[in-house]
Amino acid sequence: MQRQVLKEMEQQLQSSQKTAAQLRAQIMMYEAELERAHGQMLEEMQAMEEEKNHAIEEAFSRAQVEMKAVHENLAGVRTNLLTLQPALRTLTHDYNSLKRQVRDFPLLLQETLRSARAEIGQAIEEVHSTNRELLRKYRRELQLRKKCHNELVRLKGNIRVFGRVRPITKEDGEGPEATNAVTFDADDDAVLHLLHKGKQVSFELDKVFPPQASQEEVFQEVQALVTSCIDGYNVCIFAYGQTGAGKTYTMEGTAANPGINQRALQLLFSEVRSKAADWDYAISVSAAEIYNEALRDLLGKEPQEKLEIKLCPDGSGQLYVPGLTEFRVQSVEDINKVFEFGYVNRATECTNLNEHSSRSHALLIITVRGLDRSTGLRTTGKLNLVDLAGSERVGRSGAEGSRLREAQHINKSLSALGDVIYALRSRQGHVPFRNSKLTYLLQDSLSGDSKTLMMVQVSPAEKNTSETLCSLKFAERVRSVELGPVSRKAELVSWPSQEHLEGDSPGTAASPGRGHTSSSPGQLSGRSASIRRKLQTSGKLRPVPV
Ligand SMILES: Nc1ncnc2c1ncn2[C@@H]1O[C@H](COP(=O)(O)OP(=O)(O)OP(=O)(O)O)[C@@H](O)[C@H]1O
Repeated sequence: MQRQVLKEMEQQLQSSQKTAAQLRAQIMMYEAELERAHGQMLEEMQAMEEEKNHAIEEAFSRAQVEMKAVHENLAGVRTNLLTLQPALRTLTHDYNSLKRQVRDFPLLLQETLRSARAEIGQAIEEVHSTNRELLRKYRRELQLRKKCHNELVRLKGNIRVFGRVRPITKEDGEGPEATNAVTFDADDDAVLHLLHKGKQVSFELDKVFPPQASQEEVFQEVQALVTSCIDGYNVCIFAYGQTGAGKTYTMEGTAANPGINQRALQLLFSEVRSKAADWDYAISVSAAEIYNEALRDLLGKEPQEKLEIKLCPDGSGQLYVPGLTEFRVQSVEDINKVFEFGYVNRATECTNLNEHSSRSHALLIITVRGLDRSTGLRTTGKLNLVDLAGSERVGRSGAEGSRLREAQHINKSLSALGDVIYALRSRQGHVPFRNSKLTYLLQDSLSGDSKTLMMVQVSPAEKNTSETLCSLKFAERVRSVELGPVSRKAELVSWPSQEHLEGDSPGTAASPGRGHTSSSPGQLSGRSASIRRKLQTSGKLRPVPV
């Protein structure tokens, strides 16, 4: 048993020794491993040490470079600082002074505003006073212009008489009756000669238009009258003469060759446009007809209605026609519409328009109202364009019934027109405006500083010389009424009716007191040139200068 135990113990010792040997071998292996690892570690440490040193060197040299740059920057900054300091001082100073200014600004502003206000006030006052002065001068100029105009009108006479001879037409026929009986003076455009019953009668008017005178030439002579209604003057232009003598041609004309009516409106439009910077203007037209002393509105809805002429209820003494249509016109198209409407109204009211229009007075009334925007001045001027009824002596030709009545009315109204013009030119206290509808209607436009133009139309045909003579006598009488002092008016004969025009004896016409001279055809040139001189030196007659 002991041996057993010993054996076992021997065995255990042997295994322990074996294990110990194994362990020793293992320890030796570990130690070798450890030594190798240690060596490796040392190597790595060495490498790391070298790396570290290298990095430190690199960092150092980099730091040195950077440091150098920083030093340089610093030096720059220092220099800047040195230069910025005075700038800073200036800025601080400026800032302080700005601060002071900002603090003082409201006060300064108030002060500046006060003085600016005072200066502006003074400037406005100066402008106002200059304006007042200009306005005063402008008004004085206007008054002066009006005074000059009135003086001119007084000197020239405000009634002028033109004559127009139409060409011979197909309607005049052929043969001796259609030969030309009117001749002109080459040196004087105010004189014409009529060969009547073998004797030559010469007439002097303000101007005479021969047959070849164009519508434009005629209008050129009347356009100053037309434009004066823009300045607030009243103007009447009458076409007088026997039927077929060219009244309608002169006033209305044709579509291709318009007459005074159309041209006047066109001129007014263009004049008004040229003044549009300072003035507002309104142009309106009315059209009326007087037939057998009845006044009718040609632009109204009821053209057959008879209109009355009445005194304005405002006590101004002005006349007006209640119900007379007035159209505002702004363009040539408007005018054409108005004319067309008037024509249709006239045509629908009668069976024979030509005959009817020969026996009625046609009036185109153009009113121009102006407002001067700067002065507030208002003006109203009226332009009355009248195509009178035919002046032929129907009464003598044995007419009866309605023709006789028409003729009597025409005679009466043309006589009344003659009387009114006569009374106005001879400055009579009483002017018989009320003797006819025509003169009553035109009262405002014939009196005062108004202007009148009588366009006496004549036919040159031999067969019409009696009528032509009458018309020219009427023209010359209208024109040559004395404009002398009141005491001389007693010398002037009265003008009772149209019948006074009907004496066609050349002997009467040749009376120096009537302003005519008669001569045989052979004496034509010598006498005509001296007519104007004779009239001027005559004690009774004073021709109206053109
Ligand atoms: N200056 C002129 N140039 C060319 N033709 C004209 C001229 N004057 C008139 N006539 C022509 O003569 C004719 C008669 O003219 P107009 O109708 O104008 O006469 P009137 O006097 O108005 O007649 P009424 O009293 O009948 O109205 C028309 O054919 C017209 O064209």
